[in-house]
Amino acid sequence: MNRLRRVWRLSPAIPTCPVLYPVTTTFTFHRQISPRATDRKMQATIEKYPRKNDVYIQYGTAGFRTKAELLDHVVFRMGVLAALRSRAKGSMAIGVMITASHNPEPDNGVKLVDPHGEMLEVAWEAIASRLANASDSEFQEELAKVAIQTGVDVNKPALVFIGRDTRSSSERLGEAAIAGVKFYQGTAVDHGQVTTPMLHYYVYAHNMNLTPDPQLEDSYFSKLASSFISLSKEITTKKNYSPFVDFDGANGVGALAIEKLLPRLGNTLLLTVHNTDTVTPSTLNKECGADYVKTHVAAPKGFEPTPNKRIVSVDGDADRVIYSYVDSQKQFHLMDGDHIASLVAGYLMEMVKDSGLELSLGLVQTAYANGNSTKYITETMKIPVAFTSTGVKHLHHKALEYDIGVYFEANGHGTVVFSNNARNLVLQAMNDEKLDESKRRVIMRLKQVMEVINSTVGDAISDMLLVETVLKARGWSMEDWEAAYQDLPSRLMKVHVKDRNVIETVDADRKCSKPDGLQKEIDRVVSSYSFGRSFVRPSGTEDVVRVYAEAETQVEADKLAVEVARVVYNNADGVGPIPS
Ligand SMILES: CC(=O)N[C@H]1[C@@H](OP(=O)(O)O)O[C@H](CO)[C@@H](O)[C@@H]1O
Ligand SMILES: [Mg+2]
Repeated sequence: MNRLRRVWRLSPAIPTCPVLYPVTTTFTFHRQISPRATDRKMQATIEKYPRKNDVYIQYGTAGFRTKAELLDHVVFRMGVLAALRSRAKGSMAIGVMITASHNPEPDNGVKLVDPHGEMLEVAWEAIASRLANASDSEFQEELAKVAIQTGVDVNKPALVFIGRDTRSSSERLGEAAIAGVKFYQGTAVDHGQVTTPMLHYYVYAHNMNLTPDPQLEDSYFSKLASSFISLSKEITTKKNYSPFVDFDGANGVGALAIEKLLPRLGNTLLLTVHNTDTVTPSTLNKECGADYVKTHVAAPKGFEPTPNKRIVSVDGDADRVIYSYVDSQKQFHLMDGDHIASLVAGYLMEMVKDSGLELSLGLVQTAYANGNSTKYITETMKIPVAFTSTGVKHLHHKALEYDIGVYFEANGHGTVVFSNNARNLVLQAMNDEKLDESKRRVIMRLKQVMEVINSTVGDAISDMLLVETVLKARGWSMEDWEAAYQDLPSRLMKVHVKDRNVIETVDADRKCSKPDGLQKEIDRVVSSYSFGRSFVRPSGTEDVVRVYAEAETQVEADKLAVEVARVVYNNADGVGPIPS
């Protein structure tokens, strides 16, 4: 018993929390012979969120995502992990966001936000998966192992910010996350219904001491609105630009956020807000929102588009944005993430040149970027493009290699990051009295642009303000913007297979390394198409294999996609109907 007492004393701040203890023989012995009341109580809490089935769940492209009813234990455990991570990061705030983004309403998900508002460090994704998949009886032991492995100081306080989207299951799951934080003796702050990028910003702003916690929401909207208004004031030549925009809120949390921003924008941007039903579950992302518009290449439902008027669609957690319009002939036009990336990068490049600052600028894309966008950006705009695997965490990481790194996925998820060097040079130049007036004005503008951008993560609302700034500065209508380059026809398909993980990719998802022979087959099919390009990869958010194809005409792109989908179906144990 003496030895036991010594073990308990190791953690005076958390005396009733045996899971933090090293798993020693003493501890095991103690548990077997005389389970303490507290130990039993903790086990009972874990069992309030029982692991529902034996299906392995993985921290994927955007955290855990599946049917909401399978997630209670996962979210509870992520609350625990977030508290542990906070301790591992010197008690800085960690975020837990409950959302399944653009997925259908019955789905939900959870992702963690790191102290500077960035995505969870990749090495911790495996830890998250380990904890999520431990059986109820093994969970405490697994957690103790993680605590030892990551060397957390159990005496430190832990702080976790919780945010959620408008899904009907999100409130319940938010409570599970709070219970998890409390289980690990942390402090949980419930931020209620917020967009994913708002939560990222809150975590960052708290940890950087930018603003007192009660003013986080106000600070987020004020920063966006005031920098946008300052930028707008400077722009005098508006030519074809019109401030009238239709906003499609996807019937999700983005609709709530835009209502808070609108009064602060005054007459600078005249938004009409549509698809704002956040209480009828079936409406979320239904025939509206950024994902619907991009994948169906169609205008959102829910309102009658006005000819040639810009439509801005956000997704279910407002971290993606897609522009579109319907012309006077009722023809639909899509301006996706690739168009946004080229618009933004071109504007920033011009400012860098005009400012005379020595700053490197690059753009990051994934294999889903339209081939003609890459061609335009590298050949016409002369901006370097780097490729990474799918998922913004990869793009974000790569973008940090530049002083100004612009990254966007074709689906509209992206932002711009600035290096410390870039921020310092801008600040220095602003204070340089010898600098000529025209350069000073450009640099002041660059500083405001940095303010309007939410660099922590893709943010639909901040990205919209950035696009509006550039369109206004250029004096462009949608047609002017569209004239930059024309997309190659493309097609995205899903193939259902027995186990999507039999497919492995290399070269930023552009080639398959497994199963053997699959890539050779794809190459053979692609070689007979003019301007043909196709690749396949397992989705990180759905149980499907995605097939992407591009070709000279839409008919050819569709045909190529179906052919490649069949190759996947045959080589990777396809299930259900043969792709057609
Ligand atoms: C083709 C496509 O759009 N894939 C999306 C989708 O990932 P998948 O791993 O393809 O399911 O969701 C991710 C999270 O939102 C996003 O980062 C990614 O771009
Ligand atoms: Mg999203």
